[in-house]
Amino acid sequence: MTRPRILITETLGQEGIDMLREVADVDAYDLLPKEQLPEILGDYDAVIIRSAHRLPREVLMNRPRLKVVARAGSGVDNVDLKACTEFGIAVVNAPGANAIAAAEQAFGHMLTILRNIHLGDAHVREGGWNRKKFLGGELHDRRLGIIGFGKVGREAARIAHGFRMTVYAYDPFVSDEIFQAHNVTRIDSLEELMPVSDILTLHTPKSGPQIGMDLLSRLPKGAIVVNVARGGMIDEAALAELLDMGHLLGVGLDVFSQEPPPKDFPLFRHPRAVLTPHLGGSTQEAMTGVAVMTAKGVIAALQGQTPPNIVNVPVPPLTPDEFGILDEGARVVGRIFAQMNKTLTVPLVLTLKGPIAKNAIPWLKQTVIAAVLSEQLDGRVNAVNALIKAEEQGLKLLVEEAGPNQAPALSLRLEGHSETTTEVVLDNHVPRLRRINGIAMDLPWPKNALMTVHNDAPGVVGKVGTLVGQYNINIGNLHLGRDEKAHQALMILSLDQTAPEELVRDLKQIPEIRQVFVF
Ligand SMILES: NC(=O)c1ccc[n+]([C@@H]2O[C@H](COP(=O)([O-])OP(=O)(O)OC[C@H]3O[C@@H](n4cnc5c(N)ncnc54)[C@H](O)[C@@H]3O)[C@@H](O)[C@H]2O)c1
Ligand SMILES: O=C(O)CC[C@@H](O)C(=O)O
Repeated sequence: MTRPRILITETLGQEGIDMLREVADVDAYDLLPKEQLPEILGDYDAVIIRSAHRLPREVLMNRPRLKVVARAGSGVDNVDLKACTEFGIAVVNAPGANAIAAAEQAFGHMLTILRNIHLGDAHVREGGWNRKKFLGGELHDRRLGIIGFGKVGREAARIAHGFRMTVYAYDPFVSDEIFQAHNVTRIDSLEELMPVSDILTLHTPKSGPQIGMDLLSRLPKGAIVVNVARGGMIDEAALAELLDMGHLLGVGLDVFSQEPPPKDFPLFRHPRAVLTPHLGGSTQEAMTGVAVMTAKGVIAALQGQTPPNIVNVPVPPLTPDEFGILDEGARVVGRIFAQMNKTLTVPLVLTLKGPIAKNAIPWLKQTVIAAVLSEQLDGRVNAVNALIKAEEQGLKLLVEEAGPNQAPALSLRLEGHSETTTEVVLDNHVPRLRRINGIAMDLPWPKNALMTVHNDAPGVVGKVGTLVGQYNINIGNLHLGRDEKAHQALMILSLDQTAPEELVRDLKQIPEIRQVFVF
């Protein structure tokens, strides 16, 4: 098998590059010229970007080789997620891996402004020693207003408590329990947050609120505004005006509506604006954490797995063991079912038996649909684009829950046709096939399976075994099941290697054999 090719467009921690090189050929740039990305992207199976590059739809389309887009960082606003989902391209990121770095950067800005560190530094270099001029203030006892109480916002709250600040936050998408657990007062509107924020700090995605003059002028006189999240959310001209008026004490920006900012950027002329070039995630520690998490996600996605840091599949928060067995079970039940039932003209019914987590249902649906459709359609079908492909095909999947007091199992059938039921049990590390097209079975699902559907007559097992032996393939295990009414039997062989096409062709020549499937 050819090794995948991975493109890294901007500096990535060496630990991540080393992991990727174990499984792929990697071209790593410190900074790939922007215009070159569209020219070379089609030659790669995966691309890893940071904040210097953008991946809009027109750059992503018609890239049959591209399977994974990775954002080495938290925000994925520079990637067209909708387009990736449509094209079945997995998007992975590194959530939380640079959250401490970003929160500490915010406090770097706050302290620089409050203690005049940048001004004092310039003053000393010019030979000055005026201590009175740089009288500062303390974080202690100041009120911190946080917008966006996610990973970075919560780190900021932890640090703020260390400085003995009072912390308020606005985030309508986070539960009361989380606010309580962090000892932070929940505020229900931006209008109410502003007057209690001596320091306002932003930690939402780019899609967060727009903060203009109206809101900013509600801040107390002498307030500080810090943004290490994303540019374009705060009106930069309004910040400059409020600094001019003396209403704001200072502004700290790590991110800008245009990066780098243009020459006439309104805050350049302000000594009390502290500006950094998107350095929030730029610490040794964060670079390593981000690189490793990104590399793990890329490798898993290239191998057809669903990594926990995939952005465009609703991965449930399960333990790796719980996730692994459900994922495998969903793929097995979907693939076997699709092989046995070629026409899916009525809705499919997925029955969840036993204690299967409710929050896993959306992801399970997508995984089962992908497994079913990938047996039936050409081209890329996976959990990323499963819902889009299902809609295109008119395929409906209904989900029913059969109650928690049974062994965990996934069962798939055509609505109204119980004879089409395929069922796998999930009570161990390997899914166990319990039923296939209504026929009872009991076998741990093997890695290389060969299945025959044949006339229920003497001698067929021997003929199949002999033929497999002639191809010098070892049979690890053999399971039989029968449907006496239909005079039909099923045989599943566990092989030491995937059955080659020639073997399948020869098996189909045996008169009693009706169908042959390779998994
Ligand atoms: N400067 C840097 O280098 C740097 C480094 C890391 C993260 N970031 C950025 O920081 C931001 C936060 O990152 P994170 O990892 O904490 O993300 P996160 O997803 O963990 O948290 C974002 C929070 O914002 C909240 N939110 C979304 N829309 C909102 C709205 N309209 N009003 C209020 N809250 C809203 C969400 O509910 C969520 O809790 C992102 O924009 C990320 O890209 C920047
Ligand atoms: O260091 C970077 O590339 C910036 C990271 C930051 O913007 C993020 O979203 O995590």
